[in-house]
Amino acid sequence: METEVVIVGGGPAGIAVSAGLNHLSIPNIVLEKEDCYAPLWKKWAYDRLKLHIGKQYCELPLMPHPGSAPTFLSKDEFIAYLDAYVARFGVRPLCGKSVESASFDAGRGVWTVTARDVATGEEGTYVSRFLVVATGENSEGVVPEVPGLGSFPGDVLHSGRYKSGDKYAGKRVLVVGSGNSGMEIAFDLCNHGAKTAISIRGPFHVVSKEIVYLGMALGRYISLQLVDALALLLCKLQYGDLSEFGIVRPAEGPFALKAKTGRSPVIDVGTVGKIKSGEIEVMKVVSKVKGDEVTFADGRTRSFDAIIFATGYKSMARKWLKACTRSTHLSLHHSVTESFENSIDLLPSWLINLFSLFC
Ligand SMILES: NC(=O)C1=CN([C@@H]2O[C@H](COP(=O)(O)OP(=O)(O)OC[C@H]3O[C@@H](n4cnc5c(N)ncnc54)[C@H](OP(=O)(O)O)[C@@H]3O)[C@@H](O)[C@H]2O)C=CC1
Ligand SMILES: O=C(O)C(=O)Cc1c[nH]c2ccccc12
Repeated sequence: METEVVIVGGGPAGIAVSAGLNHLSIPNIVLEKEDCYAPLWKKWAYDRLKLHIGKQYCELPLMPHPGSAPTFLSKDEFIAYLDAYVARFGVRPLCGKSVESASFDAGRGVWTVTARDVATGEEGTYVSRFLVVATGENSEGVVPEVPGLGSFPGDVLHSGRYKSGDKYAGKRVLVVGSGNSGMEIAFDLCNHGAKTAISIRGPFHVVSKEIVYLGMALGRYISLQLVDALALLLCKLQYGDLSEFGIVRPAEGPFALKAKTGRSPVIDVGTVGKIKSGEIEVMKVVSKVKGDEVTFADGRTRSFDAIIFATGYKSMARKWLKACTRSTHLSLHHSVTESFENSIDLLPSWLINLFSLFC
């Protein structure tokens, strides 16, 4: 099948690129390996999920959220927005198409993308002038190697497959990792009556969504250093020093760190209160597992019924994106920017440059 642009990934970014191209009448195909678009939202996100940042920072090009929408959208509200967006811009992702390879023929100036149909196993080929990688950073869960984990008799799952704490009432559950997923899952487990512990490794910032909202608004007018100074002052007033609970802040402020490294601060949904009250126990890094007993770096041990690894994600694009040499990258970058130069207002540069993350 031939088209102008193949977009790999039918999440919000892939949908937004397709909508922008449809708006300009540029033929495109979206390939999504799961059986629906935005599967992280529609199938996998946990039940209590709400967006951490205000609706004005979570909208796709050409379609703002209505004034009547709440500032912090729930998962279902965001899915309803995506459904309306796809309908409005005629985005029709091909679902159940798992991309196996994409290579660029510099001589012909075309990409050849092969995709396996997940239901039938049949291979299809798509040829295009442009390729957009929109598979995100969260395509596969990372579970660290832990000595003895195979001997653990209970449930072991990655946070990406966690839906709710309802089946863990009365159980002893260890959450490994204290990013936004781990901190919120620990809170959810505790609310559902699980005896919850969280394993914390490195330093991280805890902020409230109101502080982030204020910081993002002020960031348009004042420097990041000033925003951080104010945010840290508000955090100190709200949370105090959390080091006695095993939570230590990085040397750099939350907004500077986000801008420099992309790393998000933890936006507290109530977990800190439960850690302070002792309802959630903080543990060090896991050093080994033997049966249901887990040993931590400080030598403490505890028995658990389940372990949830909230240890982050990795992109899988390197597996199928072939021949992405520096020269391919440069010519691709050149042709994409050239092609989109008239639509730069419609498609923000972060979308156009998605692919450069992988090259
Ligand atoms: N409502 C929302 O908007 C939500 C947004 N998100 C976002 O989704 C993205 C993914 O978040 P998340 O799933 O939390 O992943 P992250 O990559 O953000 O966090 C992974 C966490 O796992 C820790 N970790 C990794 N390996 C180990 C280990 N061996 N032992 C102990 N800890 C370990 C890391 O610690 P260390 O810091 O030491 O590396 C880090 O705290 C982020 O951008 C996040 O902000 C997530 C949930 C909700
Ligand atoms: O909740 C997340 O995962 C975020 O990354 C939210 C976020 C986006 N931009 C920010 C800037 C400062 C602090 C949080 C965020």
